[in-house]
Amino acid sequence: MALLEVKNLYKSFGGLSALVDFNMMIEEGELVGLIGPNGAGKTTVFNLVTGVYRPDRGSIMMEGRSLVGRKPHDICRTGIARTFQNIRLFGGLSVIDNVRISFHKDVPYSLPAAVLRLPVFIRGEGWMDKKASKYLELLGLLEKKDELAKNLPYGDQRRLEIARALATNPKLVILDEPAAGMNPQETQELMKLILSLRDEFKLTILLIEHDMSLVMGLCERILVLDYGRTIAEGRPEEIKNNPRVIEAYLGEEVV
Ligand SMILES: Nc1ncnc2c1ncn2[C@@H]1O[C@H](COP(=O)(O)OP(=O)(O)OP(=O)(O)O)[C@@H](O)[C@H]1O
Repeated sequence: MALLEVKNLYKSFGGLSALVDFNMMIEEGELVGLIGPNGAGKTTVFNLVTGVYRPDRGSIMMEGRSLVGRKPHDICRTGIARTFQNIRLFGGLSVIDNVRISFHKDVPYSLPAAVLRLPVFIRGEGWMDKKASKYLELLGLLEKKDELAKNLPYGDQRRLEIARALATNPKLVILDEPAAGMNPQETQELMKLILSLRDEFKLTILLIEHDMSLVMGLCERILVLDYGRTIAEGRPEEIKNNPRVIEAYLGEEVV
């Protein structure tokens, strides 16, 4: 059984068909890229899978269970975590608190225990700090754990978003333009990081990215959308040389 299986998905906004008969199958452990020109429907796919939008038609199955009609927090519990194109951190909170918030579904104490500061609360807080620190260390952010998220440089904020996503203990991580705003060296480091995180946490990864060096260098399989329709699917070499893809990106560099 595929980890994620999307079939015959349709979504329109008013008269505009953002997605038409979209199909996608992702096996456990795969690293899949979703690309396409601006407005092609990529983020709409992410928003449908994560429950932000409801499809007009079609099915979305995670490990054989339907996600359609379920709320985003409920979908997160099935093991799907995401980052956003426009970074969504709690800017006024510290870096470590941004990660700790992701543990909300596993908080090991009750509200009365917190109010009364019972030992179970103290132990739980220590457990969450330790666990959050582990994710921050992996993402190279541990020494900045007490800084306010809003004061971090852009690249660090992007990595903090990934730390938050990982902290929900996902099976499938959906990354929306993880390299946006990064310089080429940061992008190279991000690629290595994504690969090592996949191995360490046995993750399946689906990503949208406009940086073709990252997509082509990292993804094993790529789906290409244009005007809400899939125009190509295949390995990076196949996609690079596909005439329909080249046409869709006319004037832009695909390689
Ligand atoms: N909430 C919405 N209301 C109205 N139209 C929307 C909404 N969300 C997306 N659209 C439209 O649907 C189409 C697909 O948008 P989407 O954001 O999925 O594209 P995208 O491929 O992610 O583009 P980009 O690379 O620019 O982020 C666009 O024409 C967009 O304007």
